[in-house]
Amino acid sequence: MMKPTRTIAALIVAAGRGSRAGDGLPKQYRRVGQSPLLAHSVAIFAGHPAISTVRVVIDPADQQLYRESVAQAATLGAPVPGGPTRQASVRAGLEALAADAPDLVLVHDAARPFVSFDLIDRALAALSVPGSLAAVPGTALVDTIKSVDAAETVTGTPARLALRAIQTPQAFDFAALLAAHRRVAGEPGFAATDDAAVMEWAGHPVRVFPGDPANVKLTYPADFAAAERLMTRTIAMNDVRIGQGYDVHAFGPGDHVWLGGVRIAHDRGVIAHSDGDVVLHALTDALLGAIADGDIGSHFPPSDPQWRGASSDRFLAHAGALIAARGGRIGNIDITVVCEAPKVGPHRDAMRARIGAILGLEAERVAIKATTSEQMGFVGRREGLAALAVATVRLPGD
Ligand SMILES: Nc1ccn([C@@H]2O[C@H](COP(=O)(O)OP(=O)(O)OP(=O)(O)O)[C@@H](O)[C@H]2O)c(=O)n1
Ligand SMILES: C[C@](O)(CO)[C@H](O)COP(=O)(O)O
Repeated sequence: MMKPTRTIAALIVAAGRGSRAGDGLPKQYRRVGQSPLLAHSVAIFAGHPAISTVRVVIDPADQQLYRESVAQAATLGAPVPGGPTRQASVRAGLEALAADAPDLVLVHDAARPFVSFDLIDRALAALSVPGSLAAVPGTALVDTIKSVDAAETVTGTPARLALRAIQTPQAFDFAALLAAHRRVAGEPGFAATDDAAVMEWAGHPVRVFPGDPANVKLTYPADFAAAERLMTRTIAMNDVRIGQGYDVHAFGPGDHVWLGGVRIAHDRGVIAHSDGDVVLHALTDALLGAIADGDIGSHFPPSDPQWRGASSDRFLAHAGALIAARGGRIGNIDITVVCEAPKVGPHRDAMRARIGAILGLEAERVAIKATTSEQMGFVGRREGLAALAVATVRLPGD
């Protein structure tokens, strides 16, 4: 996994109408597998530890659909109103990011739900080559390509070896891409089908790195049927894993604690490197345990200053994205909070909803229980609090 030395934003464009995808909802809001199309990409980018900001560009008419489709809607920045073309939508997204400009930006089509951590890492690695301002994923072509005229008569056969099919996410130096988009917007008749073309127009070299044949763009109705089959293979999973996690923090000075992503007023705080949310920490470990992928400390080392005071949402979203990246699904979550105070009951439903929102999971799959320690031990002496979590995860079978 790449370490972020520069700030990285992801811009997901989802303002199209999906006219080629046939009747029904705009394609990014149609369900594919267990979630709307857009939710798949948002979960992957939001869970990638190198990415600090995820912004989504939508059609203003789709606000309600967006809120219903994207579990993380409340934690991401407000969706950006898009434009009449993909190019205009990307430009609008870049302008929205400019207020707090990242160093790098990854531009991705919502219509490509099979994007992976590996592909994102490859994009960032390609862009980290000194002097590189643009890097795009490309795959070699297997079919012979012909150019044709209006009557569908062949006019030429370009040499296939030198051609690549270009995908997203496309990675750019943010300032260079924004400047190129601003300049090209004044060029009448220029219509780019991707952002690399805008950089090419501005005279910047664009590097191609290996794309992923699985990272298809859903464009026509048949693409949805094929994607559904792939996701259904994922859902018909028979490899059930169980993970468990435990976390404890000592009370310290303060006036609140974070539990299950909810801020709860209390006469003590907790001593912690991050926000000290024992519920989200125990749950993150349970999810990582279920896929045998280390623990929270190996993914987010306490020695790394970037996680000081970090919201534990990030850790949990990352564990969720790792499961999604393996084609897995969380079955259910069962958490026990052990403390004499604060009282957990009044916050139970808010915690279940918050965890569900971070993981893109129905709240009914999340159980929160609480117990005291009957005044025994460190919890009983009110020196700290603890949480235990169990989670089931289904992975694709052979
Ligand atoms: N005005 C537009 C047009 C497209 N897109 C986004 O750009 C991506 C790639 O575009 P495409 O697959 O062509 O989507 P649509 O424009 O929705 O499809 P169609 O051309 O069939 O209408 C999609 O995620 C789409 O939502 C956008 O944000 N704004
Ligand atoms: C950006 C893109 O996905 C790269 O292959 C593609 O150009 C989008 O084209 P569309 O016509 O907007 O689908």
